[in-house]
Amino acid sequence: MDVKQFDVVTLFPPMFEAISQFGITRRAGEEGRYQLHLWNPRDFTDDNYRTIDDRPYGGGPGMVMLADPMEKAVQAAKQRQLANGVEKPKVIYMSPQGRHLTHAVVMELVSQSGLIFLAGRYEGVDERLVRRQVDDEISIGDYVLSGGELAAMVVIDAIVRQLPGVLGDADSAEQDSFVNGLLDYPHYTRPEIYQGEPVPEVLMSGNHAHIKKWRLKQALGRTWLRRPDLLAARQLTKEESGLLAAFQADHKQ
Ligand SMILES: NC(=O)c1ccc(NCc2cccc(O)c2)nc1
Repeated sequence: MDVKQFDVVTLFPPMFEAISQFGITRRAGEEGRYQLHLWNPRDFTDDNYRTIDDRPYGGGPGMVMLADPMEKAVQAAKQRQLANGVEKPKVIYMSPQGRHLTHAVVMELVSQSGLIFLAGRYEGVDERLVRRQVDDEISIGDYVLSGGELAAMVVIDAIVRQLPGVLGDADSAEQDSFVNGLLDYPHYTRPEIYQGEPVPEVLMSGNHAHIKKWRLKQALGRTWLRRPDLLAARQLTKEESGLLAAFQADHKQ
């Protein structure tokens, strides 16, 4: 199994403890499924003040990140990836101007052996750095964050979960929403009656065929109610069409 190589250019390396120190992404890192290396552009400055940003040409609010320290950090990341066997490291810039992150985009990135993420702060980075170094620009949604770090962590987390064997029970990756193009079904655990509300009977029946059917019906129904756009994009089997019709009939009453 090859080791995924992730590098991030960021002014705040400690933020990435959110994925390297907790849960599934921590364990996957400890098991050597991926390596995460952080590069701070401040370490690539050559002035005493370690300057990494400046005012925008053309005026306007905020600051822009200087191209040179970022480029040197990207070069260092590329060197590390090449030294770790990555043929062609792909540079991804996290920004609201990028293409939307979807499950399909995640799966595209899963197939890459090495990714270098640029996490911008302020108003972003000098466009010449983007043109010279960026292969792909990705957005996690139509909103502005204080920096690209959280966006980069979202992408890395989504990729790591899809690495074979990372999720203990392989099925749970399969049943994740969006893998089968539908939203997830509702989940229940102890107690059997919570605040007077019971768990749906079918889930207590032990009849695995019925349970599977009920879960598919719920997934179809939820997708119909909450994300009709996903449903429109998905071919339904005869069985699925029947289950959805039954859900819709129940919903009407
Ligand atoms: N939706 C996103 O993926 C996203 C990504 C980054 C970000 N902030 C840093 C930044 C970076 C570049 C330009 C810029 O305007 C702001 N905010 C939201």
